[in-house]
Amino acid sequence: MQGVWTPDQVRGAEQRLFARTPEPVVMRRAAYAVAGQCARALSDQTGGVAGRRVALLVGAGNNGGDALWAGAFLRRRGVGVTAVLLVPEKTHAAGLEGLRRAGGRAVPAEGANADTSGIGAEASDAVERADLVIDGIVGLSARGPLRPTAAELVRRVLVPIVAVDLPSGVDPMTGAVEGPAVTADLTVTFGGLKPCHVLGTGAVHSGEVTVAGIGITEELPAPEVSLLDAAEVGEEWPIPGPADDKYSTGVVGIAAGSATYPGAAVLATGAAVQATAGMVRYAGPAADDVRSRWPEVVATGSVGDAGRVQAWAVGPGIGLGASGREVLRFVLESGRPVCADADSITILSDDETTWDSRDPDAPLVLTPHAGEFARLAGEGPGMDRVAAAREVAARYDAFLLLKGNTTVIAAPDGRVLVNDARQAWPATAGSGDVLTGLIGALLATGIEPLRACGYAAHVHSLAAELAAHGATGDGPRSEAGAPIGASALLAAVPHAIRAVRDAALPS
Ligand SMILES: NC(=O)C1=CN([C@@H]2O[C@H](COP(=O)(O)OP(=O)(O)OC[C@H]3O[C@@H](n4cnc5c(N)ncnc54)[C@H](O)[C@@H]3O)[C@@H](O)[C@H]2O)[C@@H](O)CC1
Ligand SMILES: [K+]
Repeated sequence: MQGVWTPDQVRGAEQRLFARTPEPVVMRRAAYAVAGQCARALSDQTGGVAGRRVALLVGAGNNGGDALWAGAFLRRRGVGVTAVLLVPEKTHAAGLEGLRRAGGRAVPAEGANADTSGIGAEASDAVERADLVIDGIVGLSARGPLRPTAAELVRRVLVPIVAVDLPSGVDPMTGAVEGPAVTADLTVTFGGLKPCHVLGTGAVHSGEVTVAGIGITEELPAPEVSLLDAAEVGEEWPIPGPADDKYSTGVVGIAAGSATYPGAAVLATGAAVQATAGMVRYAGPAADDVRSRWPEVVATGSVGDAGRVQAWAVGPGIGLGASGREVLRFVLESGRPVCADADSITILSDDETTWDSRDPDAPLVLTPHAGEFARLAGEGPGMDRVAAAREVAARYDAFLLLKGNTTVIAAPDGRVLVNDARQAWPATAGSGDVLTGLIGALLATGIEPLRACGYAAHVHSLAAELAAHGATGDGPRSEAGAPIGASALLAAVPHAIRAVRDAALPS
């Protein structure tokens, strides 16, 4: 897992670092790392470094200072560097001096011979003739979208952009993008990842992210959030050992589906069948459909007849009527870990008394999408999805998995895991039913609920990606991909598990 640190945590770490290393030294380390990545990008893209042109977009703070020093380093490697100053009177003085000493030039963004957008001719020329642009507009102190002049300059860039620390216009804490923002090909950040690099649209705007240590990493406290990675999921994914049997690898009960919605039962049960070697019991009105699709499942008509299980997954397609409510109460009273999804979240939202059935010692996982979250919490998750998930997890003493392009999973004790899918292939009907089955199966193995949710979310998004790109069948693989249904996602689950397990093999 990779740590993710808030801007405040990073600022605190910087202050501790400055106590032993002067700030200008730290800034030049940061800039040197940026220059190195830019040289690599120039070389990849144009076949060389010397003689190429780089434009720096320079804002009012230290982020602009980093860009100016990076420009100075590139200038020494024979690159033609022009800094476009967005707020000339507030430009980082030492950085500007460093660039000029190295032979770089600086022009105001709103200079002479301005066009109708107010952009000066020299600034316009610098951006349009560059082979690469460095975004030093704003960094950790960013608030809100790009201002109009910066937005207009960014709009004119047709070459790769390397963002210093984070893509400007993206909220550092939440990854929200509420107006014009830089879309970087590469982001060079310092010390460790920040929320904007892994959350929602911010992750997309960040492009490839590389972390330069520059001495800050050692000063960082425990991360506020952790990002799942394939190798860890693969290492921890439960597989049967020599002493295992069908009971010891976990028995999961699936309470899903109805006569009207048998598909939810088939999808959730199928996910559980494929997730682990453990046994799967199904209880509900879709028992015949489940049996005919998954003969290995022990299916009964009601939760009361299901027999012993180590965890329950409940909700998809059970309906909001009396029978659905009874099923949910039975499962919550069972004393087993429960993953409650879909209709069960709606029931819990509209009927306070359902909570009374809950065994307070058994872990509860809730897996809402934004609409279900709003029902449960009284308002939508808003821009700060980490804070929203954390608050509701604590309020209900539950593990809360907030669905979305970036899945955020919060434990009641405040720990947060993020799965950055970076693509929207799982956004299809029935996909949530598959996730519920995966979580239930992992809970039944005894894996801690926060991790069970994280591992399930990771395999789920990877399965969608593999299916969308045709990476699971005999046909040709596609770079671009095509939309998939939940059945294709479900069929790709074993491929995704194999892929994460392979990622965990020693290289
Ligand atoms: N503190 C340090 O010494 C270090 C900081 N580093 C760099 O310094 C950056 C942080 O620098 P600062 O705290 O000076 O601030 P920034 O450079 O992030 O922002 C400067 C100023 O821009 C303005 N601003 C905010 N949002 C804006 C927007 N949307 N459009 C235009 N202007 C906006 C604000 O007045 C803000 O104070 C980091 O992101 C990193 O790049 C690195 O050099 C490493 C060491
Ligand atoms: K930036």
